[in-house]
Amino acid sequence: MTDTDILLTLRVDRPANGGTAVGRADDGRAVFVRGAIPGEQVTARIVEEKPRFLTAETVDVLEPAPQRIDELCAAAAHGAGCCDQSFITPDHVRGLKAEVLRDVLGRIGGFDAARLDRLLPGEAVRALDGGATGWRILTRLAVDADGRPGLHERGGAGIVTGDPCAQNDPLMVADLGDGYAPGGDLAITLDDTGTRHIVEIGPVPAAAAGGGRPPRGGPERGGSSRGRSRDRRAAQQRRRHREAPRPQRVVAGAPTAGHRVGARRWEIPVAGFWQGHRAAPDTYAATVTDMVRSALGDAAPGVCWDLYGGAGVFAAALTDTLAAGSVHVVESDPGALEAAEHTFTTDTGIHLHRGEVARLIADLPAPQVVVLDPPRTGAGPAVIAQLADAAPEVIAHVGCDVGRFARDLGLYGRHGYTPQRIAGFDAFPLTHHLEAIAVLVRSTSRH
Ligand SMILES: C[S@@+](CC[C@H](N)C(=O)[O-])C[C@H]1O[C@@H](n2cnc3c(N)ncnc32)[C@H](O)[C@@H]1O
Repeated sequence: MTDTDILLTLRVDRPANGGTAVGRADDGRAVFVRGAIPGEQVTARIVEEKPRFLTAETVDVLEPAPQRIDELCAAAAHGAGCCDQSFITPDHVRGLKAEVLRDVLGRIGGFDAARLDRLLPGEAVRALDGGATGWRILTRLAVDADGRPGLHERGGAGIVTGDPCAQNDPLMVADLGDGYAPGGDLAITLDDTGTRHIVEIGPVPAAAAGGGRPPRGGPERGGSSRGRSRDRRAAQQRRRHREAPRPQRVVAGAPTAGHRVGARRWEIPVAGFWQGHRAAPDTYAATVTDMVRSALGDAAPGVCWDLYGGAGVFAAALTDTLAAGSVHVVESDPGALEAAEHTFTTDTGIHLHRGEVARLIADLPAPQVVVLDPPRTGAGPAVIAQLADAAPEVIAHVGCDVGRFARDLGLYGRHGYTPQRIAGFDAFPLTHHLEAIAVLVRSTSRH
């Protein structure tokens, strides 16, 4: 970051991936402006300057858009990095996400406009049940130097305390108090009965921390070899930080929380992975099974894979809704698999495999259907090449980073897989994030 005092006055005219609005500088370079709504004229401070583009932060709104509102999130209004779109009406944010999804699928995925009209019929990004606020039932708070829980500051290393984030179900964060271990985290979940569970996770041991909290955010784009080696060091530090063993203490409730999807129930570690939006697991499970059914016809699928399967939500849906012959779940997190083992004790058709997807799938029986729900980094070229070698008839791909999702869809195309349908979900209201699901079928043509 260069962080300058230089101000620009410009009109922004379209949304970009990452929650910014794009305008043009006098020299023709694109300017990605945070805190602005397409259509507005703003004064913005340049934060970063690159040969081909600039990033900037709105400091004054000269002509506000009709969709500009008082911030819905008090924490974001005080500098927290949680709700970067809380100054825009939630319906309009959803419309902007739909534009971004189409744009990114076109630019990165390589799909033309006519194709996108067919793949994304109707509303490209749909709302989940519930409103734009209070939808989150699972969160992670950071603990500041005075032992108070709060949210990471937007673009900085500080922690914003005292103001609630509007995403949270208020029950989750009421009366948390203080006195927690500085530098640690609080994992908080509401279970399916509305009971709150809180687990304190101690700070990262000094040896793994490498001097405090890890650098936030991803690597910079492009840059010098010095910049790249700094990015590599930062990435290594983030990995060490993430993987370091940390002490846990139950503050309220239990170390696991019950979550229900359809007729199944899981006991998930409070500090483990579960979808943040209370309506997300049911919505995604129903979408994936609908998509697979429409691609396969009414025949029950034979062998299925549920990759990056967590506790096996999709394995359960494939079994219960589509009567799949067998499902192989691959997941690296032992806590998620322990939860899966309990839920699937009597399911002889569901097989659990602990480890890395890239390492394990070569030894699984050939699949007819693959469902995969990778982390934000997406599946990437190596795993997609392995999947194509396994030659399933149908692939259902779930992605929470729209850029990586589009890249992965483009990669499938090179291996002879064609998307039949894509659905976007506004699973993170008040933010620029969205979830997308695509179903692809094997074909010989390329897009
Ligand atoms: C986005 S979550 C999806 C979980 C699950 N499908 C669900 O909806 O609950 C991604 C999961 O992938 C797991 N994971 C991440 N990298 C992995 C890898 N290389 N191999 C296997 N599992 C991985 C994580 O532990 C996490 O549970």
